[in-house]
Amino acid sequence: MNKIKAAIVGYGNIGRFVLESLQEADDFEIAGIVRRSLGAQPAELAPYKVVTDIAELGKVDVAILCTPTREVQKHASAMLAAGICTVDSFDIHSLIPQLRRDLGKIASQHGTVAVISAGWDPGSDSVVRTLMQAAAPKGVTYTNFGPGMSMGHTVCVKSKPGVKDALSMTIPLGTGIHRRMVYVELEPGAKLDDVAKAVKTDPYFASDETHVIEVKSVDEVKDMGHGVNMTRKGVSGRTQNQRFEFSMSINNPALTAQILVGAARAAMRLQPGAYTMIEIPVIDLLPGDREELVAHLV
Ligand SMILES: NC(=O)C1=CN([C@@H]2O[C@H](COP(=O)(O)OP(=O)(O)OC[C@H]3O[C@@H](n4cnc5c(N)ncnc54)[C@H](OP(=O)(O)O)[C@@H]3O)[C@@H](O)[C@H]2O)C=CC1
Ligand SMILES: N[C@@H](CCCC(=O)C(=O)O)C(=O)O
Repeated sequence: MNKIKAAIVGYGNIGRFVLESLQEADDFEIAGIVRRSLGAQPAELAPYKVVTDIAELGKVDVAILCTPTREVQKHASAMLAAGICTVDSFDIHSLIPQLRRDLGKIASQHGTVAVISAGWDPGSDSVVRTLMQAAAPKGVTYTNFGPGMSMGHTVCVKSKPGVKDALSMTIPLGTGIHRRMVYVELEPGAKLDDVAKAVKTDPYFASDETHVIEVKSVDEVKDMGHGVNMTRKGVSGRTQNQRFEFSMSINNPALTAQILVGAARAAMRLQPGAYTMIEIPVIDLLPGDREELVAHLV
């Protein structure tokens, strides 16, 4: 069986865990890692090609994008047009439909596949929300995150001028409402007020209660654990008070990476176009023989 040749694009938190997930997946081969700049590399990358342009890696079936969400469209557009399928964990929920349309056009033109927004939320949680809605079409679903570290919000804060390092904690207040506790380590001369204003007006934070607090060392307060509790109370047919609940407590980048690798596998089986996770048959996330999976899991 030919292995799937995967490239990792961006080697931060998610990139590191994608490397481990790929190393554990027998049906994948690591084509290499694409980084913004080359220099001293971490020891675990020694066996692999590290490049600044994916074209230097030769044939790549799928690029797993582990860059900040706001960099995803640029990389995905170029790679899809160059004949490489892409998988990303784009997590600005309100912009997902537009990203799907934009990448879908490019992917269809070039015979490639983009699986977008494929972490855990958006991602696997989206699949659970869909199942819950199928089970009780009328009703209300609440998604309550944390407490835990949001990578997307943290990356957003790190991109603000004057921020040396950051941690954005998501605190659940119930009924899908969250407080953001943002811890920042500032560059010399930076003013907390300016940073707080830039954070609070960013669309990632603008709708939530947000507190920005200066700390001496972000490393001393950082913990990449996270989790979710999702509930739906609704109506199946004409029968009311159907209640569903899904909870998990996780290492955020490890789970995101694992789902991205499953989505990369699924990308190999899809017709050209752009897909979110709720549009993919869940069996395609798994390696192995379809008949055996059906016998085991159904
Ligand atoms: N859907 C979901 O469930 C989830 C989605 N995410 C998404 O994953 C994204 C990445 O998170 P995380 O790995 O923690 O981020 P990191 O900041 O740790 O890593 C991002 C990496 O991307 C590369 N990069 C490319 N362009 C830039 C840029 N302009 N600024 C900074 N880095 C850049 C860098 O790698 P290099 O130096 O190698 O070039 C960097 O290390 C988040 O933005 C978040 O939205 C995360 C968790 C869950
Ligand atoms: N996209 C999130 C994962 C879901 C949790 C979340 O959205 C939050 O904590 O606000 C992340 O980047 O960590």
